[in-house]
Amino acid sequence: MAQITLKNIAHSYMEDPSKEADYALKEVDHVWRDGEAYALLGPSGCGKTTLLNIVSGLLRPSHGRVLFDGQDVTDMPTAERNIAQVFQFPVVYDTMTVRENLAFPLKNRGVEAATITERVQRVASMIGMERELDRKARGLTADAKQKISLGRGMVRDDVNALLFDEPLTVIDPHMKWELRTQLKHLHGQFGHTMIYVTHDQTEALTFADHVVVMHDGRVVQIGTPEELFERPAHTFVGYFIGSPGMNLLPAEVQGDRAIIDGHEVPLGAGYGDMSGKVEIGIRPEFVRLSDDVGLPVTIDRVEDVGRHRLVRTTMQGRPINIIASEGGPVPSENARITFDPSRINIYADDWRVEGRAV
Ligand SMILES: Nc1ncnc2c1ncn2[C@@H]1O[C@H](COP(=O)(O)OP(=O)(O)OP(=O)(O)O)[C@@H](O)[C@H]1O
Repeated sequence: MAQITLKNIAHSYMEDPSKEADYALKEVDHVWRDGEAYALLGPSGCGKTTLLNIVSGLLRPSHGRVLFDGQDVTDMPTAERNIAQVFQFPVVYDTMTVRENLAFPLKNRGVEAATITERVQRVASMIGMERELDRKARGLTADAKQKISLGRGMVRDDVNALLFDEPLTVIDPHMKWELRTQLKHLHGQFGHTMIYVTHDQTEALTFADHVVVMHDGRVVQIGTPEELFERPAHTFVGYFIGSPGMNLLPAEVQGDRAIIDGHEVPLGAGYGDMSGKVEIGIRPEFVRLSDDVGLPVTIDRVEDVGRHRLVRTTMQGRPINIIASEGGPVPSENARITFDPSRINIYADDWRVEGRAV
């Protein structure tokens, strides 16, 4: 396994890029630690595949260098980078059996027969295809073929990194959960450096130790699922992670107080002078309903979502979502809301501002 260093990497698909907007991937400078599992998360078109292809060598970046364990591989072709890749759609040899498909990467490298048998068996059990090992791949469903692709990607234990590009797209929902759990388990067992591209936050948050959130060609935050939830570095992260995402309200911040539509809101930290667009961010989980204190809101809808209720409100036309416990009261009129001060984040021009303890 390898540590992967991205040194001032940026990429434009244009021949002669002149401004930042011309770059599909804006500059990223980061070290991905050996043996950790990363997810690249973001909406369609944000640059995930571009970044993954730079790591795999399918794409040469316009700027910067890629290092594997300190060795510069920027100009090295994919085949020489010693990586395993699993793509969105299955890549299997139809005329081979499932067993032969799984054994292929090992045979290719001259691994001895007993090890091949043992590894193939283990991977087959992981993807739930032990009983189909001697079937030809031809005629299997797309779902089964993709499981073979995943298995083939994971059969070697000597790769520098394992790269997955939306590998569960064609897998049925139940199996998706199963495979994701297995992948995480496998990571715990073998400690591969894994990079997993997805636009699905559940997939990213359940699979990865560190989630790399991308927005508009830029890496906006790299953090643990907990950090992304507690302290989103950018309003996009707040909005994109969570269900529903973080509430954002324009505010004026004065020290350890925020003023929202003339109402004072206590903050859990103190802030200096701020310029630009200032907003407070508060997750629906940390908003409380009240009938006597706090900001006045109009309740538009109450939805039952399993163990909680999602209360959709508006304040001066701006939506504020609240996750309320099942049994808690929801005022029928004159509803007000308060925020847990320690859970409030402050943003200036979309970037989080660190407060000082008060
Ligand atoms: N070969 C290419 N030539 C020109 N532009 C491209 C090329 N590949 C990607 N792009 C553009 O670069 C941007 C980033 O694309 P990329 O495929 O990396 O995003 P993504 O986050 O992986 O999206 P998706 O999930 O849809 O694959 C997009 O605006 C896309 O249109």
